[in-house]
Amino acid sequence: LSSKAGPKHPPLFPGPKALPLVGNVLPSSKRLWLTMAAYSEQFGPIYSLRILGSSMLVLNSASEARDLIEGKSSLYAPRPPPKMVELAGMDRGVLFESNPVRMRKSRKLLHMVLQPRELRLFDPTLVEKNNRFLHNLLHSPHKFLEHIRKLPAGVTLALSHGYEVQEEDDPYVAMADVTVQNFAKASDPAAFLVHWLPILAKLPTFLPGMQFKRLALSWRQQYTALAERGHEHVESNIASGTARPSLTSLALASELKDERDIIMFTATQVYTGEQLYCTATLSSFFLMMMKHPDVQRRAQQEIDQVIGDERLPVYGDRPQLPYIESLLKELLRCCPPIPAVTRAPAQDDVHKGYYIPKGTVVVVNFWAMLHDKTRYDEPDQFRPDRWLSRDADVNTDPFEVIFGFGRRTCPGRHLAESLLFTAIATTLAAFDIAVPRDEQGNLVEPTGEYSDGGIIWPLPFKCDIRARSERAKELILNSVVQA
Ligand code: HEM
Repeated sequence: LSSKAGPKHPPLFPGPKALPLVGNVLPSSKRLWLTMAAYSEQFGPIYSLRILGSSMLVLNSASEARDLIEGKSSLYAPRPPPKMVELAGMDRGVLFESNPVRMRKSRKLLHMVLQPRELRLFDPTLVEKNNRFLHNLLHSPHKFLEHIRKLPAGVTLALSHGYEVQEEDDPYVAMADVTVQNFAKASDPAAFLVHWLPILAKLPTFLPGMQFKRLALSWRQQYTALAERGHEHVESNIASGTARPSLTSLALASELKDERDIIMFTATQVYTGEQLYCTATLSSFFLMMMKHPDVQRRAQQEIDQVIGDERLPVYGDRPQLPYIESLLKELLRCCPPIPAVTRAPAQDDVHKGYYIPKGTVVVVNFWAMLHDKTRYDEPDQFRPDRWLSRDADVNTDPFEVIFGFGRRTCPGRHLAESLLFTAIATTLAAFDIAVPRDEQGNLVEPTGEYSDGGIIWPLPFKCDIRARSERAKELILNSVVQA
């Protein structure tokens, strides 16, 4: 690759022209995944960017991501933490683990509860939390966003710590939610300059503009306290013989029992990182059902025909409910809760004749992949029936894209699919979701706006949610009594 006369290495992938020092000036620092998607029109599905000091490689196509990240999975396993996440110590845990030995141990812990067979242990919890969710919707439909949040919270805390969430004002959930919000802010690339200019972190705290360092310190303390409290809860339950099976209790009984930090922070990230993805997806579901009553009716017809009104749907009905399946696929395609993730090669690499230096931030742009005009007809339209009439391949099927590529794909995929499918099918079986009216009887259309950052969800909106029939109410009330 090198010769005395020529360059030391092949060129970087082409990309937009960069200015000296600042690099590429993007039109906006908001919703970077959209800007990055738009550049593909000119530079193709894989191109380079330089922003301030950071070299980036953008992957806007699932097949390109598969070639690079699955093809060289150990080289592209590292996930660089956003600088603010690192300063706040929230890179402790599996999500940003860079040491291959510790990463393998963390993933082993996750597999103890998240592999399809192991997950069956938590089926009753999932059903019980889902029934409670339906009951809450029936009882206080105007608080639907709160109920949506509680569903994945209850399931993931049972799974990570065997913790039974209290219905109202749970102190541990309150503490965890603070960290969830901190994490969402810390991972928003537009929120902190230090993300792009890491050198700022080295300046003394007393200088103007250094508030982010004090913020990072308090976030670090909150994250550590949360992880320790969860871990101690399980240790004390084990000591008193009352521990329920969970990632933490199983880990403490395994050969990894002495890896306190790995167990503690991996279990915490099951909640903090992942609670948001399911919450965001369920919020989008309610929004989409309001905006697309035709889709809602068709999904309800399918449930009525296949399940009837003797019972509510269960996860095992999934193969018999192809329209609900298509609806979930389209939801993840149209409203991906996580627009992009990053990776960084552990060593210099040459790919398709181009040079990718060690540490380049590789942006895996899911949003671009799932809105690619060359792969989806009218990609901005929410149309579940597109999945009834076509066979999805691995590069277009949202389930095969949105959970990532290579060695670090989402270990929570099976849980996410069963939680989301069950919640969506049962909600549609029991409720009508409509645009609400104000006191004068005018329709209050939702703005449909989304948040910005590393995880995206619809900004708060109102919704009119009513039980479809007396029979639906009865089924919900019975399901909670039986539990
Ligand atoms: C709609 C729901 C979800 C989506 C869209 C989602 C998506 C993702 C994505 C894209 C990644 C990064 C993959 C990559 O770098 O290639 C990831 C990682 C991860 N997910 Fe999920 N996820 C969801 C739900 C869950 C759930 C329910 C859990 C656990 C209970 C979970 C646990 C994790 C963990 C621990 C990682 C880090 C893995 C690692 O870095 O090795 N996820 N997820």
